[in-house]
Amino acid sequence: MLSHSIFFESHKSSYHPNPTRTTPPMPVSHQIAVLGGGISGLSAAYYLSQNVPATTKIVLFEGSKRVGGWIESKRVGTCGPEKGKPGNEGVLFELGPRSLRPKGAGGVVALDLIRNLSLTDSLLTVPATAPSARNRYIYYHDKINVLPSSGPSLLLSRPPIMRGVISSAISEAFRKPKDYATDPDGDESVYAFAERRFGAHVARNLVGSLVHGIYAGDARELSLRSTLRALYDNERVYGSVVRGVVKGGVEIETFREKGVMWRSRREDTDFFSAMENMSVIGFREGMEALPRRLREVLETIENVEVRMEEEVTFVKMGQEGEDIKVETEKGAIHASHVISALPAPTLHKLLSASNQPLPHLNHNPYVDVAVVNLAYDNPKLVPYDGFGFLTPLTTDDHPPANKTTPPGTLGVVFDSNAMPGQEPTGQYTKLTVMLGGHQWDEAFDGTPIGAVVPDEVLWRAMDVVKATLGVESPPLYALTNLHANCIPQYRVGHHTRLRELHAALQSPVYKHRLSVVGNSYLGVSVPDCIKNARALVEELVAAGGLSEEKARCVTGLNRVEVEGGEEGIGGEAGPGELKDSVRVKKGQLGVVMNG
Ligand SMILES: C=Cc1c2[nH]c(c1C)Cc1[nH]c(c(CCC(=O)O)c1C)Cc1[nH]c(c(C)c1CCC(=O)O)Cc1[nH]c(c(C)c1C=C)C2
Repeated sequence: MLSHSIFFESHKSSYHPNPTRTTPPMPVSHQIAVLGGGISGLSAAYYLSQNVPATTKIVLFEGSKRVGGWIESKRVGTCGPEKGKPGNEGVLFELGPRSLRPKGAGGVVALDLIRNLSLTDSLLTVPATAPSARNRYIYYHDKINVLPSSGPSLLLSRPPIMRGVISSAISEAFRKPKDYATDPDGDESVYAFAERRFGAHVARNLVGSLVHGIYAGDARELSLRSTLRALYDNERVYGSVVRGVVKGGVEIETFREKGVMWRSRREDTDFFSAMENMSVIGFREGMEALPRRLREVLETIENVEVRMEEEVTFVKMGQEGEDIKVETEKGAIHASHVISALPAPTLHKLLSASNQPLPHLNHNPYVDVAVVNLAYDNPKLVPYDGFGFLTPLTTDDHPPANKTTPPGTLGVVFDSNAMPGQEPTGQYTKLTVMLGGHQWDEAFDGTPIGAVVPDEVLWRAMDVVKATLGVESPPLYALTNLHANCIPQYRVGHHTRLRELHAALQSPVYKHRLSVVGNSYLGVSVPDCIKNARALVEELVAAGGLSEEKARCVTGLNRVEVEGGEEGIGGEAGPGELKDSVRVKKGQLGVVMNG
């Protein structure tokens, strides 16, 4: 039986609100508007609620009935005869992001938030040593190719996709680096970089696949500097990616982030140490547990108002020193500061409507992705223990890597392997087929997303699992979702455009009154979104950005002032810049932070 019917169990809160926040209402001195109830907007509102006085009111506007944006988790069907009862909850499907990487500053900030929201009990963890974390697959030459997970496995087994890769890596270590002195921005496409350093095979098949898994995008279109930053940094600092990796790589954390990480770890050393050994983490009730809990918590806080189903229709900046008018179809408020966590093109529309446009908000395209979740009642349907497979990039100048995959196949996630524990009885194989992205037209013969028939997408997904995994049996449950404009594609030159946007946000019209956050700017992952929301709020508070005495203009993009360029790596802050925004080289801070 194929089922599109959905059983949904809402999460029961065990969060106990901070009693100091539920005391009698305070007179309102300022009003801050947060636009958008995705993970960035919710996090920004949450960090504001923890950092501003109770006399500052925080109003979050969300246009839809639910929060979380495209983080969405749904249970379908029932796992047993007693629907909805413990042990009978049904199969959990993730429609968007399905896990978090607990690494780096973003990972630590996300974990810290999870702790503060009392969500640790519902965490699921996958150790870095688990086969599902170590085994990465690429579908190449019509076969699953297992990528080597260690030096010895590289020597012992060489799948077709790895042929020639060792010699490419050796040559890369001796290849002359690009002259960043004559090209200070130094950006190029991910593909151009990979081809220049490692050759076309690596660029198309390894790097092209990786870009499918993160951006559902085309490596030829995406900015190296803004997407795969570590590669860019290694060439710049060490002259080679391989030499950089051997030497431990360039750390990308800023002083501020180092400090945040250190303080969080100090709060609960055991928890953070345990999490450092994890490859990914998720939630028993799915990723949506996080935005749902954020909303629950925000709704208990006296000076926070979460306005659901209230889409912002107009934002009008006043004269210098005046409040901003935020209009919805239900009314208007005046705010002393607005944090936009909306997609950049949506903010562009709002500001253009009031004739106050900002540059570049509309520059990057967003891809559409079809996500098909499938559950089979055979728990051992797929003979692989890994997180799933990705497909290489197809280019016109080369025959496709695969002949049998339906066009537009980006990859398949083996969910029941990658994140076990979401069904108490665990008798299912869960797969998610991802189609479209930058190959939408190939996948659906040029039919725009609004006109594509979900049932046809489901048949296409079933063709994919048949062709690649030999799965012919029909799924017990299936859920098809067509996500329009879901992942922004940071085009080459993104960083330079962000600098210009940052400068424009400091012009008199916007200065101190509008900041931006969200996946349109400084990273698309969930931890990046949380980290950037926290940094924005902390910088606003530290700079007095929310009071009359403002020391520094905080736009949400301040990181671009010091990132990159010679000054960005191990350098000093420029005049007027916060010292703790400077990026550091690995090792430099060890004494300060470990002491
Ligand atoms: C639903 C489609 C998505 C695709 N990419 C993303 C989504 C939500 C966003 C995304 N995916 C990953 C990252 C990097 C996270 C990080 O390193 O911090 C981002 C921002 C990685 C990733 N991709 C897939 C999984 C299961 C993961 C996380 C686990 C891991 O890295 O080991 C699967 C996957 N995502 C997409 C495709 C086409 C795909 C295919 C198998 C697009």
